[in-house]
Amino acid sequence: MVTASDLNVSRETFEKLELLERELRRWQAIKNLVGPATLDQIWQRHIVDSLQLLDLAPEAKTWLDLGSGAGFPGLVLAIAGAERGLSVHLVESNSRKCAFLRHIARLTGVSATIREARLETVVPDFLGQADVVSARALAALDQLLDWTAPLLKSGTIGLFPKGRDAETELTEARKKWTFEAEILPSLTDSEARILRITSIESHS
Ligand SMILES: C[S@@+](CC[C@H](N)C(=O)[O-])C[C@H]1O[C@@H](n2cnc3c(N)ncnc32)[C@H](O)[C@@H]1O
Repeated sequence: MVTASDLNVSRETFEKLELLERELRRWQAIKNLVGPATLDQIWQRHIVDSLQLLDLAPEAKTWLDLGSGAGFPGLVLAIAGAERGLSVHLVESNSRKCAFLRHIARLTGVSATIREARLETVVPDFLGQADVVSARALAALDQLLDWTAPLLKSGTIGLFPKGRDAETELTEARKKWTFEAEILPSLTDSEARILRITSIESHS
């Protein structure tokens, strides 16, 4: 069983993450919010996997999470980052998932802004505003860069969790973009990687 000290979070934060887990199980039965195969490992596959991003941008104050789904990583970061004043903006086009995000934000009282919209319409609002942009399981890296390049060019850090295809996605994205990428290990999956992208320029 996972404990607050395993995760290095306060008791209060841990209780909010437990609430997220409980409500996700309850909603999943009727709303099918996450892949059913991941339900056995909600902590490992979703909560801890999301939480690890927080330490990769410890100075961030404003965080934009795209395609947040049932709140991974954005809602977990809003819960865990609340004590240090982190403000998280979650963008999700699916109304069922947005209803769940609003429900958890209300129950936990965390500072999360939920935008029910297509990310293409929201990203421009964050030019010069977001310290970090994240997206998990949303699209391949070259597509993520197409969407977020204006932010990354203006100093936002991109944090993109990736599976075992991270290197292939990097190679593909480098055909169009020049950028700096740190390839970081994932704490929850030895084959997964987290890409930390900065300093992007288009070739053309
Ligand atoms: C595979 S899910 C991943 C959800 C979550 N990030 C996770 O890792 O569990 C992708 C999510 O992105 C949302 N999405 C896809 N395209 C989008 C777009 N253009 N704008 C906003 N949300 C989008 C989908 O509705 C879906 O919830």
